Amino acid sequence: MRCGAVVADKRVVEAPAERQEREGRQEMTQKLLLMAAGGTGGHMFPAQALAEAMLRKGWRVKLSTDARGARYTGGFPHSTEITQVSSATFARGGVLAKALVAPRIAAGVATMALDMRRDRPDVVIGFGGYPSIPALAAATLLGVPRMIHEQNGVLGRVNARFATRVAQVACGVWPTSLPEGAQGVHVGNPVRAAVLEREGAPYIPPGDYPMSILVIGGSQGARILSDVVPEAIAALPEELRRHLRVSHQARGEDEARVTQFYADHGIDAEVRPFFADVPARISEAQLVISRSGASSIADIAVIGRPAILIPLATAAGDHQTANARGLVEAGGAIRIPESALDSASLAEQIAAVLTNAQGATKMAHAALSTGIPNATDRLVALVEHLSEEVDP
Ligand SMILES: CC(=O)N[C@H]1[C@@H](OP(=O)(O)OP(=O)(O)OC[C@H]2O[C@@H](n3ccc(=O)[nH]c3=O)[C@H](O)[C@@H]2O)O[C@H](CO)[C@@H](O)[C@@H]1O
Repeated sequence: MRCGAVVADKRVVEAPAERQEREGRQEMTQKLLLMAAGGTGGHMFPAQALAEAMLRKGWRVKLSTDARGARYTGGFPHSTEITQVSSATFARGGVLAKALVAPRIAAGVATMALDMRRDRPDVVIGFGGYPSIPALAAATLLGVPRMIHEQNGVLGRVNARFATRVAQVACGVWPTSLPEGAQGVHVGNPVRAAVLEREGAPYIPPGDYPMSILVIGGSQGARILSDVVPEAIAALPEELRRHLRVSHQARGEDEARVTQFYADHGIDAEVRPFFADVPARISEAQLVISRSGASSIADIAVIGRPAILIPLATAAGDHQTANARGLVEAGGAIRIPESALDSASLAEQIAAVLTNAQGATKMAHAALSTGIPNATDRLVALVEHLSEEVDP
């Protein structure tokens, strides 16, 4: 107690200048990670997982993003220092917007370069999206150790541009097609704590009892799944259908008609625009029907459930097909290209999984064998290693 009192007294009498010097010394010994990520959940969620882990390790963490990306920062730990940077893309907008792209990026690079001179980050990591351009470009100019994390099996536009200018490309899925000279390392895609809690949860094979089907279409939902899946389920033989309980994520505008369809066909279904408890629903499912966005694939694999995957045909570089490859080749999932998707053939595939308990169990195990529950730890190890290479 006495000791505590002395320390407390000392804090009270510490002069502002002394405190500033002490805090300055602390900041100098504390390593700094600068993360750069663009405006979608797909880029921001892995960045959030890394931020949480690096803060736990005692690092300072900064995130550079733009106004669109800032909408996804609500879940980041409070001690993440978030800055908005000027950037732009040639991929959108009219002539005037395109004319402003170069000056906007240049302004962002100049700001980041000044910040980096002041802050001296130990490592810069980009997660993709055009708001990550300024930080990666400034780090390249100043020779700051840098790497990228690519969530998909095909590099996004920004990551492709920087892949050979960074020490490492940490890949969410494997194989990822990389340009010659790029150093790829398979780390996996970080998953949420609620997913990790259900890692390898025992699979209850399909049988003559209530069974669950989960239908998910990425963070926004997918119209095609609302058009085809309810009809496919309605087309199943009655002895199978009567055991089913469906959780169906539908886009807001489709929610009412999908709910009505299931009700009209006497199918027990819960339809919502987003299931916050999706890890529990994956765990309870005998079958998951899903798009093959990077995080959905990672979640299904870490928990280990049979899946029917319908990759988004318009995804850049067909990356959703590449994302599905590992799970499909291992035997954990069936892939149906959008062009071949209709309710009759989907009904056949659903019935094939749900009437073969042994086959479904094999699929669940195969899916689990591709899961990477420690993806965040692997990413942390790469960041630490990169910082030690230049600062032994
Ligand atoms: C339409 C589009 O461009 N999608 C891209 C976007 O994915 P998008 O963010 O749409 O999809 P992902 O599959 O990567 O992530 C969705 C996440 O939301 C969860 N979930 C889903 C439904 C639900 O009701 N509740 C819930 O929690 C999933 O389990 C998963 O964890 O970025 C990904 C990573 O760059 C890409 O692979 C995708 O191609």
